[in-house]
Amino acid sequence: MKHIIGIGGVTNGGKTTLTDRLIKALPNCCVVHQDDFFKPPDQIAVGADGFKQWDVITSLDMEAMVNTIKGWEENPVKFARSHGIQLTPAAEMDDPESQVHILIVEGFLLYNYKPLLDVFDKSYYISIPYEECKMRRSTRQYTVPDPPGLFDGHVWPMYLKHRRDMENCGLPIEYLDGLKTKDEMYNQVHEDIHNTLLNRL
Ligand SMILES: Nc1ncnc2c1ncn2[C@@H]1O[C@H](COP(=O)(O)OP(=O)(O)OP(=O)(O)O)[C@@H](O)[C@H]1O
Ligand SMILES: NC(=O)c1ccc[n+]([C@@H]2O[C@H](CO)[C@@H](O)[C@H]2O)c1
Repeated sequence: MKHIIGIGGVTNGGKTTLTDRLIKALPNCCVVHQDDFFKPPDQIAVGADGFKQWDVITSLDMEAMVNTIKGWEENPVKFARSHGIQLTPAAEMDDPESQVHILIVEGFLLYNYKPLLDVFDKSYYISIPYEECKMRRSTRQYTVPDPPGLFDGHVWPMYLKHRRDMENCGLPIEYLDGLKTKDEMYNQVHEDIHNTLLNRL
């Protein structure tokens, strides 16, 4: 049985932190990070505001991301092996269909790309308020550092726009409060995955 779980959310909401803990706890669990599909800086458009437009879907190679997810769907055992993920002994032996295999897809623009919408068996979304987000982001170093004013001029307005679009996309999304502690968020999602996906077997 294969399950694909989306962990979406605002920048610095805690997606990677939550994902890292879930991977360790869930059986035969692989991960795809949307940030790994950013195009190189010279292919990122510069807007009328003068900022490189990182926080739009066209800054990402979404076709490559979809193909990576398809690769997992076609052969989760091979995918796990090639990504150094330890499988349970049963999963090493048996037909993948008789075993639980989980893929977590993590990213800031997961639910704003049509071809991905019907891929998720469960969709989570982490939010934090403006002040907290700005504060956490100011401590981060991306491969290309944020120029002054990027957060207020581009990152936050794009977040608000994409969030509105996402809320209208019809996907059943479970919203998570990113102000909860790391432990609280992990416990909530871990329990929910067990209740909604794994116990159903
Ligand atoms: N529940 C939490 N409470 C307080 N701080 C948190 C929590 N979760 C994560 N953080 C902190 O917030 C920062 C961002 O976390 P993380 O990298 O997990 O976010 P992200 O959503 O993956 O960010 P991005 O995708 O923008 O890189 C880190 O410094 C992390 O330690
Ligand atoms: N990972 C990168 O290449 C990169 C470069 C510039 C900006 N970002 C930021 O990453 C966030 C998503 O995690 C977005 O808000 C981008 O601004 C990433």
